[in-house]
Amino acid sequence: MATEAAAADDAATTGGPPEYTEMEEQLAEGRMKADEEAPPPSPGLGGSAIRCREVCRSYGELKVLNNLNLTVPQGQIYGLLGPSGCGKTTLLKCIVGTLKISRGHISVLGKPPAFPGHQVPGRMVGYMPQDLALYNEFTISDTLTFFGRIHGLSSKDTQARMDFLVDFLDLPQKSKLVRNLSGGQKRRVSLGAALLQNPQLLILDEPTVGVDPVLRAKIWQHLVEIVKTGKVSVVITTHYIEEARQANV
Ligand SMILES: Nc1ncnc2c1ncn2[C@@H]1O[C@H](COP(=O)(O)OP(=O)(O)OP(=O)(O)O)[C@@H](O)[C@H]1O
Repeated sequence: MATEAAAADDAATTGGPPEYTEMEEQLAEGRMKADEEAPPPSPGLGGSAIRCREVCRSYGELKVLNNLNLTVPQGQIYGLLGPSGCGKTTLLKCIVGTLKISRGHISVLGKPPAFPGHQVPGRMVGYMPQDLALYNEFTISDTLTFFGRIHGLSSKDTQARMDFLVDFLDLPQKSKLVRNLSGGQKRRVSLGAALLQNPQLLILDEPTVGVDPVLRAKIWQHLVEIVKTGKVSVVITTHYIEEARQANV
């Protein structure tokens, strides 16, 4: 089954606190298709973080993205909402550049994803996939060190971020192997890896699954704080949308 999505962007920011921009998705005739564009990016916020135009993506005969148009203004949190199977993860993979689109155009932080020399995927984007990509043989410390090296962070910076994230995400001892972590702990390590290099764009596919309500509230608060700078944009899928709204996400 696939679904059709309708974008109902309501972000008309004027440079104040970040607003929640919502993509409401509606079931329709077997494909995902976004309708209206977001309003033009606010002056002073540096334009769009993501622009998708007439984007199509199929798996064989199954059309998942059908002429999707989407604009994520810089410095905001953009929520992708929709029923299971409507194409949210497919869209996020296309934005990050790990999945090719069949037709259309995507621009992420000014260039198409996977453009030579563009750090998308790479340092500019922190991606927390729904299916976690962690090495069971690594400890938490190895994992964050690994991602730090990939993104060219110094050992000192990696260590400082690691200490902050272990505390912030309430992770167990850094020396613990990933294979011995609970599902929720693994998801928090994956979120830590996405946040590690302070990327300009965060793409989070269900970041709070398996996270208790207190920590979820902390994560919402953290996302609100980092977008307040105007330099970081977040795209998120979540089933906790009401809770996120209450946290001013
Ligand atoms: N690699 C694949 N090959 C074939 N079909 C796929 C593949 N990946 C996803 N699909 C199909 O594409 C559709 C969209 O899947 P996708 O994972 O993007 O949905 P989603 O909205 O993220 O769902 P959920 O909320 O359950 O995570 C589904 O019908 C799914 O079965």
